[in-house]
Amino acid sequence: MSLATAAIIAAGRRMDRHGWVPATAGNLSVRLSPGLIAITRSGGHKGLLEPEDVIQVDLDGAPQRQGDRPSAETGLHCGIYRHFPEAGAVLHGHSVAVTVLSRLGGDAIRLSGYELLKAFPGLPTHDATITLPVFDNDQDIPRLQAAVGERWRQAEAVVPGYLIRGHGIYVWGADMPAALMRLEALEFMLACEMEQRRIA
Ligand SMILES: CSC[C@@H](O)[C@@H](O)C(=O)COP(=O)(O)O
Ligand SMILES: [Zn+2]
Repeated sequence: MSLATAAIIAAGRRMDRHGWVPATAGNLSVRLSPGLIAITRSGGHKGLLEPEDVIQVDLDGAPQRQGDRPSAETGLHCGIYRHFPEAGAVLHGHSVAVTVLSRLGGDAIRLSGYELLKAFPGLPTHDATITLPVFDNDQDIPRLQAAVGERWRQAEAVVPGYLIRGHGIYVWGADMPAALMRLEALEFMLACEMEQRRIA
């Protein structure tokens, strides 16, 4: 088994332990070379991945082996890898906090004052704010990716993550450990935001 496949299987298990990939939700990928990624096959439980559940596609989402069916959301992974040459791993999950908070409305969620903000590039202090974009869900993945790309073009500073309303979160990093760290930091802060609204 390749290192990339092993990293994807281990990350899927870790996301499952947190309850972030219910049913067949979620998809995971790693960049193998500038134009090639390893990504999870569509369907199946991401906490129970086997080596054959990780396949290869190019940055147009085309499988390298005939008959392979990559994630239905491969286009969103490719969009991240195309726009950010430094991105080496992408994670997508469907946690309760992401799903609930993204359904409250608005096109962004702001996170301020958390120590865990330091998990993000260029933030050496809790005394900061990050703005996580929220996009309306869309089963048309090219159209959804176009909306994401448009927001990236308009943004002054792009946070390595975004939410899709009532659906889930996308996070990326230079490699799988970095992507996992950011996902865990974001999920923690979003869970705090939800808890705070509950008791307010
Ligand atoms: C349980 S349905 C979830 C899917 O529609 C999708 O959002 C998802 O995250 C997983 O799709 P997949 O094609 O397995 O990568
Ligand atoms: Zn999804």
